[in-house]
Amino acid sequence: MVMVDDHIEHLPSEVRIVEMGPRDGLQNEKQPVSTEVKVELIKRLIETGEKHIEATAFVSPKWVPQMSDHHEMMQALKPLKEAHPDVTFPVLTPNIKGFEGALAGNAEEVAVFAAASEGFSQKNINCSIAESIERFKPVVAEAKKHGIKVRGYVSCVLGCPFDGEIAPEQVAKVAKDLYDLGCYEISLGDTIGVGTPAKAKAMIEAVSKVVPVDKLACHFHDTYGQALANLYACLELGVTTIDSSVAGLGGCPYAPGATGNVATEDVVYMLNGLGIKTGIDLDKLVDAGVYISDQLGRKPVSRVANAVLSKRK
Ligand SMILES: CC(C)(COP(=O)([O-])OP(=O)([O-])OC[C@H]1O[C@@H](n2cnc3c(N)ncnc32)[C@H](O)[C@@H]1OP(=O)([O-])[O-])[C@@H](O)C(=O)NCCC(=O)NCCSC(=O)C[C@@](C)(O)CC(=O)[O-]
Repeated sequence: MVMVDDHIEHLPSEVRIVEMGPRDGLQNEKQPVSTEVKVELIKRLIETGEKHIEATAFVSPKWVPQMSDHHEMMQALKPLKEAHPDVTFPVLTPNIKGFEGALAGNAEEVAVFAAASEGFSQKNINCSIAESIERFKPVVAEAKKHGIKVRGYVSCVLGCPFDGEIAPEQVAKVAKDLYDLGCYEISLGDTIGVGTPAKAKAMIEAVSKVVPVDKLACHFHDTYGQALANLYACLELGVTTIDSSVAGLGGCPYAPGATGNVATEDVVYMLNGLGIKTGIDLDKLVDAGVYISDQLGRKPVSRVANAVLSKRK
């Protein structure tokens, strides 16, 4: 059993984890992953104490085949929602068609996703940044009508595979556009995991001038092994929401070379060591990561998970 250590004064006392495994984690898997396996993963994640689990994406099945079972996923989540009313299952909705699917599936939270770079916006959602904001307007308006919360993502906040360096002010502009639109939280994605702590800090400083820092989330991929260091830098600035993926699953189909999100196990271990509460049981989380990794035929991409597993032996 890993204990939570003494809390360090200038850091938050609690962090909200938004689990990306079933969506960001699996969207790029080339081998088919059945709805049954995805739902079993979600059940196991709930058992760890996770409360926010992004479940699927209402995107084009031609663009992202792995998410094409979105309707089946929503059906399968209904009994889980009834059994665990305190757990939310956000889903991605890039346009009104996606929103209509999410609404039919009784989603209580959706997410729109923009980018800080024109190159990534075109490759990922086939439109410019400005066009994407226009597409999101009816999604947010409809969501409001139905009492559905909307989260906003900004991708490529620390670098773009197509456009290179991204100015913090450009990230701030897109984040503000999404916040002004009505997104309750803005998740800032280092989609290709190229950031370093000073860059992450400069980006959060710029964005928090236009969106309150308690409305920001960090969504860092771990391609260059910098995600924990970057997260620590952002915690020092007051960020209290972190997106992560069990077993370090994932990668974006439209971000060449990007690996998975920072592993939830690694984040929880670091936060435990800092005395920051997450409500997540690390041992059960390692087990959930082993479950999905076994299904995919590989080891978890989490240093912490592998350390815990070898200690158990
Ligand atoms: C956005 C679109 C749909 C635009 O795609 P498009 O081709 O420009 O859209 P369209 O309106 O011209 O429609 C073309 C076809 O797609 C269908 N369509 C249209 N909309 C939908 C929908 N919602 N659901 C299902 N089908 C849809 C539509 O019905 C039509 O079907 P057809 O007549 O050819 O049979 C497309 O580009 C797409 O699906 N892209 C996938 C984007 C994606 O899922 N990327 C990965 C997630 S984002 C991410 O991972 C980053 C993040 C969030 O994690 C943060 C980070 O790490 O940075």
